Amino acid sequence: MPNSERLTRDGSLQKNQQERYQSKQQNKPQIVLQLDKLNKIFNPDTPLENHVLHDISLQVSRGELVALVGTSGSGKSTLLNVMGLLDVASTGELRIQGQLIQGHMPSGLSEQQRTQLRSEAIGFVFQFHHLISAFSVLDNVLMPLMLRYGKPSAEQTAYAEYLLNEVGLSNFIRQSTNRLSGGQQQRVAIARALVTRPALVLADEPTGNLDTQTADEVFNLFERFNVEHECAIVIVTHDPRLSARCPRTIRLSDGRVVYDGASADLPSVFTAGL
Ligand SMILES: Nc1ncnc2c1ncn2[C@@H]1O[C@H](COP(=O)(O)OP(=O)(O)OP(=O)(O)O)[C@@H](O)[C@H]1O
Repeated sequence: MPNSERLTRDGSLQKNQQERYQSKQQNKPQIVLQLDKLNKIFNPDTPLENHVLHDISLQVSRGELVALVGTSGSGKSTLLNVMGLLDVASTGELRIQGQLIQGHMPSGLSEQQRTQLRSEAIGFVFQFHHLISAFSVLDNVLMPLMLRYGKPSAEQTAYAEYLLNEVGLSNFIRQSTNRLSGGQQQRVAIARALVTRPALVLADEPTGNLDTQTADEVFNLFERFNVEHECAIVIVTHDPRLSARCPRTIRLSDGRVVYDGASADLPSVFTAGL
């Protein structure tokens, strides 16, 4: 753990006040994600060719909370997968923290470099959380670190426990995940997404199979971590109540960005049938 961050006795994390102040003072929007004229064509040059994303250009800065909305089939998951380096765009440029991942460069990133960058910079939360029921709650959260470094350090374990405490699961740390409710499992998935301290968290319908109250509680966690960890979060959601709680909304229609701005200003014609 860096010197500036200390676990307090109650398990919460304190950042050096001066550093917090300085980072607020600098206050420069730090671009975490940048897409320039990005296109995705599935099965190109075949009878099954499907041009799904069209000239997508956008930026997401540190600390932003963004809803990605649009009707079914508009390309949200495809875009999220490209942003998260789970899929490759057909044309256009993609930068993560200023680093050109895809585009015009002498030699593109190798698969290994992409995997490393993905595990360092990006956390994922999916509707179906893909937890491993044979492992404890704590080991599920530690999984991204174990895959990267092998046996987690005491410091990494303490941070995972801190996150589980923050999502209200400190009493479940040693239990198997299959004894948890859907909402609790999604909380584990959120802690797992944050354990590598990613600059960017991508969530694909993370509340999609939760009841309204549980969805609100899970969304509260995204809001809190967005502020406290200053990570950028992009959430795909069909729930207009939740997208309204994100300061910014990007709306796709047939693979094109048709709105990118303040959620409060989203024309009502777009809020119907999210
Ligand atoms: N691997 C693939 N091969 C071919 N076409 C695909 C593939 N993945 C997605 N598509 C197509 O891309 C389009 C966009 O799909 P995508 O899943 O991104 O939409 P979505 O907005 O996330 O939809 P939903 O809200 O229903 O999840 C759809 O027409 C889909 O059939």
